[in-house]
Amino acid sequence: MSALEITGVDITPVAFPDPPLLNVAGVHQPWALRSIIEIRTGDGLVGLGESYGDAGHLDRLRQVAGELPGLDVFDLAQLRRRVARVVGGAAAADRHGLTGGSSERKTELSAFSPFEVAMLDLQGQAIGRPVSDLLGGRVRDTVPFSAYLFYKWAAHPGAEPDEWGEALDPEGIVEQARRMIELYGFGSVKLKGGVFPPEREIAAIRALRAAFPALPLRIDPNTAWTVQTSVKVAEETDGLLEYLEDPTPTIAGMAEVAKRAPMPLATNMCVVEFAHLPSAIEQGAVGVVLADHHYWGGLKMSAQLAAICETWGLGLSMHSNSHLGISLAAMTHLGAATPHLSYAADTHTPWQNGVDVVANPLVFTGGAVPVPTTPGLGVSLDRDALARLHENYVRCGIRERDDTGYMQRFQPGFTRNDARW
Ligand SMILES: O=C([O-])C(=O)C[C@H](O)[C@@H](O)C(=O)[O-]
Ligand SMILES: [Mg+2]
Repeated sequence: MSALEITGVDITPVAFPDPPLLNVAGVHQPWALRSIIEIRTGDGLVGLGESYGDAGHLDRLRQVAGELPGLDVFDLAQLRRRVARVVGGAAAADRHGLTGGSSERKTELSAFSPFEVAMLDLQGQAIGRPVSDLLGGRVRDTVPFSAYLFYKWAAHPGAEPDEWGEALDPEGIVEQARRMIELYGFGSVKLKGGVFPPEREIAAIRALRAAFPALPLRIDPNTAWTVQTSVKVAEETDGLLEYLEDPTPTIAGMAEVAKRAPMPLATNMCVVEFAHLPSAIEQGAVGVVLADHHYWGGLKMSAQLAAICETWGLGLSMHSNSHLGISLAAMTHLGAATPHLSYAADTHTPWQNGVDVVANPLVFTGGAVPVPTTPGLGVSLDRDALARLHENYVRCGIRERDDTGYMQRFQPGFTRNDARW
């Protein structure tokens, strides 16, 4: 057996506390789910990956895991073939729908991604180089991230208030921004919208601009607005936003808005796989694509996306769902090795409130994460934390992210706000 041959794979579902963050689909459940992937080699190395924790996705990851023993950690081509063989042909939609539609290819690439990351981690450890070197080398020493603000309740119903407090109006949003910037030093700000009528969300943007005159701002209503409303909001926020993210559904809808919007439109909903790029580019639908290695097929394919965006004059930012420190490390290496990262990346890290599965989480300074220079991803598992978070998963009873179903428990009859205004 070669030292770089895979000898075993563990997939551990975990859950960590998630505050009641509001979005177009409803409200975050009290626990966010993730899966932690460990790949072992013959010479005792362990490579790490992190992905979604929804039941169907976990099943697919487990099926892939069973196919990996014997594979060389440098053989990503064979990994692709094995993933396709095992999960190919399934188009699995997320219940929350916040990253656009589903397809067989997106499902396959989502199952490929965490194994690719773990194998890159192993490759880096084997040759003594950081993952950023495997992606072409570091072009920056720190990767900038953006504050990610949410309208939120003070507490999950029936639970104690969390340390972030309520944010349901412009004052609450500005207060949240202040706290997040104080703690992390972020140099740009994204507001998750799609929760209230647009006038109320525009008021929050104006309040943020007044409180932070120099910081770039973005708003992302996750397609809550019609084309007409999107154009109106774009005109009213002229000069206030660095980009407007997914105001309305579909490439065609975004193209209509883009014709009249004074700022670039960004997306992680209408362009979520390579096949969407030609028509989006042809129609001028988007000016910025948010990469997300979790569904674009890992770090190398995300780097390819970046190159395409650069070629076609599109900006590049990075999308984030609730995540832990392995994903933050993966995003940081990708950001470090991507010359064309033109905007600060999204991250949910502040909403983790310090909970993690890694023993040495990457730390934000001045709104950016210094790129690890140690071999591989540069993070290792805290086994006690992994056991605790797995215990959370076992006890919490949540097996799928369902923001709408959870909201309906408190607001019977609630339906998603897609193109509502
Ligand atoms: O940029 C986005 O669309 C997102 O970050 C989607 C996320 O799932 C976010 O809306 C959330 O966690 O509620
Ligand atoms: Mg978005």
